Amino acid sequence: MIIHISLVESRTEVKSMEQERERNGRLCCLCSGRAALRRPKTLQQLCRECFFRVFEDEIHQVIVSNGLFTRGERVAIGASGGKDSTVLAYVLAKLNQTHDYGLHLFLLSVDEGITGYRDDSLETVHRNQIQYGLPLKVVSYKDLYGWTMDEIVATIGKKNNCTFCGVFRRQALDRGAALLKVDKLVTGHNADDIAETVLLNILRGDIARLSRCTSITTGEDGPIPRCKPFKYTYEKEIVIYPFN
Ligand SMILES: Nc1ncnc2c1ncn2[C@@H]1O[C@H](COP(=O)(O)OP(=O)(O)OP(=O)(O)O)[C@@H](O)[C@H]1O
Repeated sequence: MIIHISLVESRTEVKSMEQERERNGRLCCLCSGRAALRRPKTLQQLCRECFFRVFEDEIHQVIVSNGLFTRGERVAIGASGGKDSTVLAYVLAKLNQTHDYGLHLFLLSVDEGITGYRDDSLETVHRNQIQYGLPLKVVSYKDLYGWTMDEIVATIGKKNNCTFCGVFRRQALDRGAALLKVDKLVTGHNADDIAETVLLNILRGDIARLSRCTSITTGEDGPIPRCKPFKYTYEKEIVIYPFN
């Protein structure tokens, strides 16, 4: 399995998993083969094959039990080139084949125009396009709004530009999804991201957002519903998955 991820820290985490693997010669609790890791979510000792299987099966169950997709739908995967959306693209393409969901999958990337950041991760997305055989659409702030994020920062300064960027990206994903004529957009938000958002909304006292932020599908009343198939997936497991 080849999954390119641009995050260096993932390797450090994987190294410590490998050291742990060497320390214990335990058996996989599912097949009694040699355990390769302790699963962060359940603390079970598992071999590689069983870890892959339970990781993918859980995501499949989430998709089926929440009725995330309907056969024949066009689905865009928000692909930032980061670890979550890269693993999501790989797993979704695999599940679409093995479980015959009948989905038409696309990669959709937003180029914010941040030199030294998004240009690097877009290279990862271009590689994923080839490896996973998924069509890629890149929409840029420059084309959509006439400004790159670098130009915006040069004009307004460094204060508050994360807010601008977040709003623009959200809109850019909607515009890209409309260009691709997709029925749904999926993002790589994971369980840790959602926990973070819950805490943030509690601290801000934002009750309206708090009640919305844990939904697996949002925007059903808008033009393009958004889903989070990794809602129950731990970030640590997303990091481990491509390296095993
Ligand atoms: N530039 C982008 N283009 C397309 N989708 C994006 C972009 N930035 C974020 N997303 C989507 O939103 C999700 C959450 O955004 P976040 O800012 O946490 O991403 P990230 O940390 O850059 O990368 P990742 O979540 O893929 O590891 C991503 O998983 C991805 O699906």
